[in-house]
Amino acid sequence: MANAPATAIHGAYPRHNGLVTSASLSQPTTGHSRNPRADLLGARRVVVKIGSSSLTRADGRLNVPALRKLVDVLAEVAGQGKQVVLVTSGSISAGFMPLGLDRRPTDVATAQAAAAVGQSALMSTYTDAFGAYDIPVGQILITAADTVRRSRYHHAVQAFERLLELGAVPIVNENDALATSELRFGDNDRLAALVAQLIRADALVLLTDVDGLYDAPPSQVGAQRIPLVEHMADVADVEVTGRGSSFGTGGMITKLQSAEMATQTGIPVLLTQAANVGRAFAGDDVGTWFVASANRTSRRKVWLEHAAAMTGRLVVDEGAARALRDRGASLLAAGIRRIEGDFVTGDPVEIITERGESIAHGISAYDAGELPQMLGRSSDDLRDEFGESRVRAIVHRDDMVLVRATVTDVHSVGGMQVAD
Ligand SMILES: Nc1ncnc2c1ncn2[C@@H]1O[C@H](COP(=O)(O)OP(=O)(O)O)[C@@H](O)[C@H]1O
Ligand SMILES: N[C@@H](CCC(=O)OP(=O)(O)O)C(=O)O
Repeated sequence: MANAPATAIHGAYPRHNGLVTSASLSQPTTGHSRNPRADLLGARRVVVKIGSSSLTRADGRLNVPALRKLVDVLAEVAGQGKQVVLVTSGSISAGFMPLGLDRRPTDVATAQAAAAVGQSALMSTYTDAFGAYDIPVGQILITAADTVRRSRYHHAVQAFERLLELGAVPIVNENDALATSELRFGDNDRLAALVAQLIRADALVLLTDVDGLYDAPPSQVGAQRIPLVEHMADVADVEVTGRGSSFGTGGMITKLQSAEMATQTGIPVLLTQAANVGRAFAGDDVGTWFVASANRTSRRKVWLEHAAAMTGRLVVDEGAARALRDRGASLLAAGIRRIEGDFVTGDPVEIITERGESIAHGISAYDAGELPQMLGRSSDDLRDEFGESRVRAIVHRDDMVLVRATVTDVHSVGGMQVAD
């Protein structure tokens, strides 16, 4: 497939906005008295994501030598006492040849079949490669649906924690054989950020086919690597594409989304070329280092903002929209015009205006079935008719995150991509 056209998120990248490119600075020291990459040396728990572009040969098949090279480095990193979680692509690449297909499938059903066959082949290759170092691996396949309810999210945390305690390397991919309809992650970049948050990683390493974020798509003459990003807003104007190699999904856009999700919760991100993984773990000046944000958002709020697929919608009037946005209020029944979807207490819901504008994501304190009789009514009215149990807010402020225009808000629907 041809590369997607460049998507300027907010226009062209200004070269003199305080950011430093590799050509103007050989050592990444802006605002720091030390090399921030040294944080990776001290990290105890690391999530490493390797993308399709680095694991796929020109003919579309799995690049086994590249996989083995990665494992050699990760085994050494694990041997130094770090806990490593690997998020890997490659299920379809590994699956189409064994099925007798001569090229990667493009239709959904055959891609599902290739993913089912390929995922086990992929795992067997990783099991062998890590096995040479006596390191056990455990497969964790995640679907977007697993991130909808907090209870499933916590269940996933438990699986990771136990695998790590037992000295295994958890190997994660999206459950491609089943996650081909409705909402799905699509790319593994945001999945990796979610996993990093889930297990409270100390760092996230995104491995791809270019050595970091460039100030323009690297195919453009003169594009320069940006070694250090202190605030995501600094790269709001960098021109990025939605797809780089013919096999990658998401391109730089989803990598920036991933970096934003992780840094918001205090996890620094290194984005570099797969070939540089050894140097990255040695603290060398490779790739782009995204500094963890000092103003941390709670994991719960980041989950709500980016990762949770919304189960329903609450359509609110203009007064309620202003109260949420300008006064930081909780959402009361009085401001809700109608509800859409079938959800239960604790499900994530989107709050939108009647014009369809997205205001916030939040956790509903009620089942969808309880709401119709409450809509548009004041708290006093609700108390008189139903008692105290129906006076609490529909979505409490602490369970809500406003939808912001972010550096990475393109191409996402409720934090997820909709399957083609
Ligand atoms: N500003 C940019 N800086 C760096 N890479 C970019 C930029 N814009 C687009 N890209 C492209 O993003 C691609 C990486 O994304 P992708 O192909 O999805 O990789 P992966 O399979 O590793 O996830 C690179 O090959 C590169 O061409
Ligand atoms: N889950 C898919 C990979 C999705 C994908 O291509 O993601 P990415 O590596 O971020 O470009 C697979 O195993 O083929």
